[in-house]
Amino acid sequence: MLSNESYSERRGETSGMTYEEQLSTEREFLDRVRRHIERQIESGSAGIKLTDDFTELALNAIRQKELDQLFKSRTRPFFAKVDFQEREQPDRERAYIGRFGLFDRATMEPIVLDWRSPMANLYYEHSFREVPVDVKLGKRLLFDVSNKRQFEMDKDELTRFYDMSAETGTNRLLIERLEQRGEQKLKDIVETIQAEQNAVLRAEAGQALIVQGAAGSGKTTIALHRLAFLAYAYRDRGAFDNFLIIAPNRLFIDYISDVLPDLGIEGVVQTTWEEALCGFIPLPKGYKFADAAGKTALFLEAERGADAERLATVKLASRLRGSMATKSLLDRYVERRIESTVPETDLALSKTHKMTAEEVRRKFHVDFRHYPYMQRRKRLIQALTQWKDDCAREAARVLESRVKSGQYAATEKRVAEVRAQYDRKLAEYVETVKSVELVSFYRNIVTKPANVAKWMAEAGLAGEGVDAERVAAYFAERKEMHKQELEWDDLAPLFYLAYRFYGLGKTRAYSHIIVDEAQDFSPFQLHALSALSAAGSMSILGDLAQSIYPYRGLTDWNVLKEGVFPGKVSIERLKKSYRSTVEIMTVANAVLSHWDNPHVTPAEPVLRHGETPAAARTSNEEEGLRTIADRLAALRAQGMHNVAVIDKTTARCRDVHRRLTALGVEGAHLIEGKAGKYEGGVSVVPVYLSKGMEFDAVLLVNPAEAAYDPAVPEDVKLLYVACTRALHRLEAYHWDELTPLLRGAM
Ligand SMILES: Nc1ncnc2c1ncn2[C@@H]1O[C@H](COP(=O)(O)OP(=O)(O)OP(=O)(O)O)[C@@H](O)[C@H]1O
Repeated sequence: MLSNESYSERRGETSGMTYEEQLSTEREFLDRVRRHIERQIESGSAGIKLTDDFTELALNAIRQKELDQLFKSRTRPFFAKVDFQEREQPDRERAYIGRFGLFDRATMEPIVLDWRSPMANLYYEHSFREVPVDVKLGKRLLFDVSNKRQFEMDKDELTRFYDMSAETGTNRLLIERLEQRGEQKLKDIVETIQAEQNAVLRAEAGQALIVQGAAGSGKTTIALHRLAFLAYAYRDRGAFDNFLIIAPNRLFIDYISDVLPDLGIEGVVQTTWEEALCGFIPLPKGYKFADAAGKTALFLEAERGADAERLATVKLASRLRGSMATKSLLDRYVERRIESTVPETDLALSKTHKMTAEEVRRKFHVDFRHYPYMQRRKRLIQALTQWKDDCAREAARVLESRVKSGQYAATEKRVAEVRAQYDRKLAEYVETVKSVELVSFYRNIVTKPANVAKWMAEAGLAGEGVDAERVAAYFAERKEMHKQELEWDDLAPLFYLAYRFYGLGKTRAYSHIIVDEAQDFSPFQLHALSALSAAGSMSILGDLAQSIYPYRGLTDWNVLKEGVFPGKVSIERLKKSYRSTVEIMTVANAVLSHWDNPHVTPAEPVLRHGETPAAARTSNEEEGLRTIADRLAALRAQGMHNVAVIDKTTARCRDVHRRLTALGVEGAHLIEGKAGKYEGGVSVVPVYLSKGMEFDAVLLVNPAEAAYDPAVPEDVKLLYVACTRALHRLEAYHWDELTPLLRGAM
């Protein structure tokens, strides 16, 4: 064990020492911490017992978790150190910060602080003076920080450290990390979390936290770190342990899959919106939800001007279902159905055995009101059956007493007759206690033009040039065509109905839900999802500038402020962008400036420079693709391992992929809607599927005006998405005239 004395020694002053002397002192400390870890591992392993005992098994699990953390800490037990002083206190102190906390068990003194602990804020906060720390609930202290030290390691060896003070203020390690970045998948950033990100990830749970973050501002990364933080901060609060991440697709889930295990978080459900909600909806046989990709392709891949009237209807029908007016509409029908469930007639089994409509109503509306509708109905029928059985028994007793007094002869037959009568009467009655079949209930609502007209008015969509009849006919049409296919946009209304009628069944509400790329969801979709969270505890992260679907999504977060989530709502912003070089972000911001939205501000790139993005014109497509093939080889030779060749549509990408392969480009991956694995290397990808991901270099294929029209907001945003995927290089190869969005910008 690390002795008290040896730990205290570390607290001696190092000022006045040379850099080399300080480095060697730090190395000594590292060795000591490692020895401490080895001893902990030894005693921890010995503590794991072979047993059948339930308590021991639970303890084993805890010990195993501790051991896992110790193993993970072994090579790099800490990554930073802060020197600080509490205000008004004489002593200067220092603390090492690592991925997991380490204690001297004898003295209970911390050796290394967990990065999620309150005191680690001293390292993450921007300021060096009067840094407030909520050391424990309700107790806030102020600290001055004199130095923050970051350690660099090469394998097992501590090679360097960088110091930051109020005077120097630089963040060299961050820039270095961003320059090196080029791994296949997303990585954790605990060592270089920035102050604005720190504030977001440490925000309290139990609220809907909305984060508007520029492209590359770390939204996805921070969301995953936030889960690690919440798991730590609320570890003493029972049952705060099940988390859900909603990601746009399987490819994305694969892309982020390394981060949570690295942060020591396990068992998080990571899924898509469809998968999270579908299971709750009892669909009639043969029904299914159509793949959302179909509609996306319809809008993003259709020829310009193709059946404009139809597209306008499809778009309006989607936006309508995403509006909060859907909730009011469905609520009205649900309430009406609940209200009319119990028949107005009395339940009469015989002349003597009768339950009045009022009594049945009381059972349904008062006694069982805490249950979801379908369970309530079931409880009611069970209670009525019980009552019927009691009545039948009583009738039998009366009959038997009459036999004894000589009034009847054949009792058994008579009793059986009465029983059958009571059964029949109850069955007839139960037939009239309404039930619901969700899909037809829903269809019935949305296919009535009068309903749709009211719904559109409430959603503020009445003046958009599409009339209610046409929208109602669009909803009805799928049934007439017997396709039995429901759209992605029907999912939220159907889930909401299922939730209101059936509840969540055995599913426990999630302690916290993360929604990434949330700009693509509508208010009602987010509202429906909040039913899965305990007390509306959610983190909703997105970028309005990347809202690329014309038929869905958000253009202003403020619409989520009221009436959408059950509890408190707060909106935070991440303005700095860490992914791309200054030069790339300058081009991306120039593209975005063509979209007029007061809620979107240009991203501020972190000061990292690189090559100026360039566009090159070739005389034809053949030559253009040959140039791209040559560039891919050259980029690979320069160490750019993950490169995206981005075109607008899947169809174009298929063609480009085939032709690049024919030109000798080996192992290029074609990414299509159903892709579930991100493999790195060269990816030929339609722009809308590249969202959320990043590549060392991005090569744009023929970004001409026909594909990216400055007058179409979605085109502007798509091109913005494409540009902001690049870490180090952005290049365009075109044979048609370059889109005005890029002209002059590159
Ligand atoms: N504090 C940080 N330290 C080091 N790297 C960082 C930091 N913040 C972000 N990054 C890096 O910046 C890149 C972008 O992060 P991320 O993908 O999480 O951003 P995003 O906001 O979700 O982006 P987008 O909306 O464009 O998809 C990642 O490579 C991430 O590792």
